Amino acid sequence: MYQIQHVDLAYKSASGMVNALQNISLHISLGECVAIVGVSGSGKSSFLNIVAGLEKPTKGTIYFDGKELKGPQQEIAIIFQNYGLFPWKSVKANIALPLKLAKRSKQERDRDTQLILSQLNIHDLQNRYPFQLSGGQQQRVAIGRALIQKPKVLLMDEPFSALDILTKEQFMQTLQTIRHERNLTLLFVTHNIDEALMMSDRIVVFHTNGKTIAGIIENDYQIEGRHHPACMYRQQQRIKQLLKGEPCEEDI
Ligand SMILES: Nc1ncnc2c1ncn2[C@@H]1O[C@H](COP(=O)(O)OP(=O)(O)OP(=O)(O)O)[C@@H](O)[C@H]1O
Repeated sequence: MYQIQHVDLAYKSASGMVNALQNISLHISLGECVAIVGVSGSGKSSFLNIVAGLEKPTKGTIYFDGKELKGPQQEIAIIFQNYGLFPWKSVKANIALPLKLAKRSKQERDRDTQLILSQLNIHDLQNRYPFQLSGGQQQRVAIGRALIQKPKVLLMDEPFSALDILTKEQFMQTLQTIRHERNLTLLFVTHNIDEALMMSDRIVVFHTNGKTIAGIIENDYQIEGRHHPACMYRQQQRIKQLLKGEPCEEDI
């Protein structure tokens, strides 16, 4: 699905060029769930922006479904931390917006919107406005608006950070169900090692001093029969080692 080859990203700033990513290479398969973990400023959001097609690599190439990624496209949906809902539109209208922009018939828009509302369990919120929703509810609406375009990939920036533990677990479960039903590829950024372990198949750890990948970990904790605190602890330690810049040879 994604082939990211030797990618650099540098931003122009008043004080000169800022290197945000350096020599990033990664392959991501269809239906995979990948977490990007790193400390603040390590390049996680920059990475999300380049795989969304919102930023162009300064060096290297990204292939999406075998073609060079040259900009945003409908099959790649991204949800930012502030959700980006339109305050003057109801929940229903926010979710239906991509179909309206694509000039789909009202019948088709209504049918698909109702399906998404049910799938995300927000049917009873459809006539409310964003300011009448909790953070978690706004996030579901943003996901609904992304999913209605039937993307192949859903990119999310810190999707669980504003949620309480119970809402978070419920939401992770919903995302996993949707992912399996649609064979959706999920890629999300987080500071939180436990969130990465609970949700993803692989964890890409960015170096603490930024720009490069310190290591990629196959998430044993997700494998059936390994949902054990000892396995979680071992994985947490491996990620912390990588974050601190101490390589674990078996993972690189
Ligand atoms: N538009 C920009 N112009 C200049 N420098 C930028 C820009 N965006 C990000 N940077 C710099 O690029 C580096 C990586 O930033 P990025 O936002 O990708 O990190 P991050 O890991 O997502 O951080 P956080 O977890 O705090 O959101 C940082 O040094 C940051 O200051």
